[in-house]
Amino acid sequence: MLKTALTRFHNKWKLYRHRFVPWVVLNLYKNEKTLRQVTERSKDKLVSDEKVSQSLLKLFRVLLRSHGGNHGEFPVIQTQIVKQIGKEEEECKDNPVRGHDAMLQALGFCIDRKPSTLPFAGTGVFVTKGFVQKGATVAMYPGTIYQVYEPVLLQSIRNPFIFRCIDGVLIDGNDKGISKIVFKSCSGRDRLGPLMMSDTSWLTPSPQNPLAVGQYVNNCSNKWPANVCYQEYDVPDNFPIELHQYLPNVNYSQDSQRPLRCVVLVSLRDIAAGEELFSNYYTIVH
Ligand SMILES: C[S@@+](CC[C@H](N)C(=O)[O-])C[C@H]1O[C@@H](n2cnc3c(N)ncnc32)[C@H](O)[C@@H]1O
Repeated sequence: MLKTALTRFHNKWKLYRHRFVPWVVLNLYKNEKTLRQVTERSKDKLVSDEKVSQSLLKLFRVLLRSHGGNHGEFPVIQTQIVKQIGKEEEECKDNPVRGHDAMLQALGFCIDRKPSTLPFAGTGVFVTKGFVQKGATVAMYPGTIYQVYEPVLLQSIRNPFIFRCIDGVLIDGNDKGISKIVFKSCSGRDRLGPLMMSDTSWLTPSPQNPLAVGQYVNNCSNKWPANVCYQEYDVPDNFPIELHQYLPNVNYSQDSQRPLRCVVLVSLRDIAAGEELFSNYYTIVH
């Protein structure tokens, strides 16, 4: 009988994706009504990768302009960037924008971390200004990317920020302790001269890419249904090199042959200012 129960649990467990271990294990049966179900892996994407790219590029370009295309001691790249941005760069010098202003300007809304509306749920993420339209890229899940075969045991101990992608790739979005050290070390390792290939500022209270707070989005409940969902996004080869500095993800392994994995949170409906974002920590793939 025990064997049958274990087999049933194992079969059900195999269907779950996007798992935050160990919280999900303890809460597996509490929010059955809010489970997200998809019929095929490919159908898990709510919007196309192109649409996600467009949103990220729009925001990152505004951020780059607001930082004055400043890459310190790398004048060649700086010159190229200034050329590429051209006239817009000139306009921006008169009207510099930072972080949240950039988000409002590029995407039409702002998000930020605040104490959750749910009791005992710690910090949550809220829309603080503007309006989020259905299908928008609302946040990014930052962290170190571990392929299925890479060891994550030490980093995962008592770590509620380990996110599991549909294909088993793990993202460690913890901004403290060993996870923080690992991210910074991998990010420093991957820089191209003075040009950063990832953003470490999500580890601080004020990330320069304000979307990079998706690891603080709480799980929905029966009372508060999900208004955002996770979606994998592999950074395309043609993603402008000077904009990689705003990507809040880095590969654990230097010689990973796969494109950089990011995870974005996409809105399931229109979301107004003042609302907290809730995702579904469980996705069932049939
Ligand atoms: C990925 S973290 C989310 C950020 C977290 N709220 C914090 O302040 O660190 C996941 C953890 O958030 C908490 N959490 C998420 N959704 C919750 C909910 N609906 N009710 C209570 N706690 C929740 C649980 O402690 C869970 O382990």
